[in-house]
Amino acid sequence: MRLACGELPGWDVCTVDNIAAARKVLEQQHYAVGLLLDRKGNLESEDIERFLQHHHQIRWIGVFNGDLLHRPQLREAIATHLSDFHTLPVDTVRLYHSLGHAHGMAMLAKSAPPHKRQSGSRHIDGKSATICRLRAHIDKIATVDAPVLISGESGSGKELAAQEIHAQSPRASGPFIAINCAAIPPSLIHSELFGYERGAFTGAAKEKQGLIEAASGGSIFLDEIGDLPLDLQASLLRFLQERTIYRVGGTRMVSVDARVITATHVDLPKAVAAGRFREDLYYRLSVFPIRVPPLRERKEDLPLLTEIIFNKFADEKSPQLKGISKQALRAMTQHDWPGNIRELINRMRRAMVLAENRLIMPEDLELAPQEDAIILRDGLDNSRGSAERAAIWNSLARCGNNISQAARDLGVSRMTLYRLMAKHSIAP
Ligand SMILES: Nc1ncnc2c1ncn2[C@@H]1O[C@H](COP(=O)(O)OP(=O)(O)OP(=O)(O)O)[C@@H](O)[C@H]1O
Repeated sequence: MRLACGELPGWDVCTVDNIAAARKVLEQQHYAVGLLLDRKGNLESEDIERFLQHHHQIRWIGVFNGDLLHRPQLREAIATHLSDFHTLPVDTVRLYHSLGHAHGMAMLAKSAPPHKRQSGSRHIDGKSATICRLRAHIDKIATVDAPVLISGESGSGKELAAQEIHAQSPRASGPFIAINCAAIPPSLIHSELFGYERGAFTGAAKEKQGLIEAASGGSIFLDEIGDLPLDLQASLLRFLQERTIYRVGGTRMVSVDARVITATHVDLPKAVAAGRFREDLYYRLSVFPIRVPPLRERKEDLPLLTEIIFNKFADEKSPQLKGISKQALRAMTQHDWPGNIRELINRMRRAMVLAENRLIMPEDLELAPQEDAIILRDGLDNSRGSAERAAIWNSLARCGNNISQAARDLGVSRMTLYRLMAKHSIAP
């Protein structure tokens, strides 16, 4: 592939000889339009297709040897990846016209280059006032070495907020250890958190450091803290007060220097009132309480988050897919996002693989808001089917594809859920 740059006055042109060099250049610099001079019809090769798919934001124009255009694979690759093509010998007037058109379209589609996370920049993306406030709050509390209690709905970004607090804190070079208290069986949680001494129980052939100890010098993030059994709440309280722990089966005090960040999606004051959570521990943990807002309270972030997700998973998308339609964005704004950003990521990833048009449509996201229209168009039987399918899909998205949780959520057995998923061709 080669482009004669001297022949394009008025353009800022970078010329490369091969795909590897093009990859390097595009890592550093954004170009709106790309010109491929491909005499041998290499476009149909997998490597070049992968390259074009990865750099789908660029408007590509190809120049080929006309004798090769009968090849079906080449024709398909041109139709999928290129905005326009020319045959040799090139008609320069037409080529200028075509480049100008591609450039104009690129400018219309995007006034700024694709969002790229700069190193050292925020984990928590969003421009809404609530997210800006959250980030400002995090900046302040990150520097203070006191416990933080993060509340927020499932999938809203509590762990991300915890990572951000750690990353902005003086402990950033130390470990960040995250544990989901609800995911560890009660019989194991004590030894997981606090470690054990040799011989503490059958099978404890060697002493083992617990996760709290492993977080020394850094931060420990205890997710779903409301699920911590009461006896462990007492041990955690002791650690917060004295900065020391006892391993299971041990009599030796071990000093640990770890900042404790906790998160909950349940109302902890209510759990305190119900006697399920120690009041003294609650006050110790919530020196700095912060709340991560649910996605429905910051819908103005949807276009930015969608763009970030689109770019992040661009390698998985169907080749002809170029972006997201206005209708899909509108449907997203009408949706309540009970599964928050995790649901948004799941819906987008799925749509990016399955979409058949150039733009993602509401139905690719399984977000068709016009339920009345479905009934009129499809009749009652099909409408029931659509509603069933939507309920399953919503529940799976909400539960992060956890089948047992989704089955509970829908009030059916796991087997029934599997059967319904097969009926509606929903992949587990
Ligand atoms: N503001 C954001 N910008 C970009 N990605 C985000 C944002 N918030 C959350 N995410 C992404 O959404 C997903 C869910 O976030 P996270 O695990 O932090 O949520 P959570 O509230 O801790 O969920 P759970 O309560 O289920 O543990 C992750 O993949 C995370 O990277």
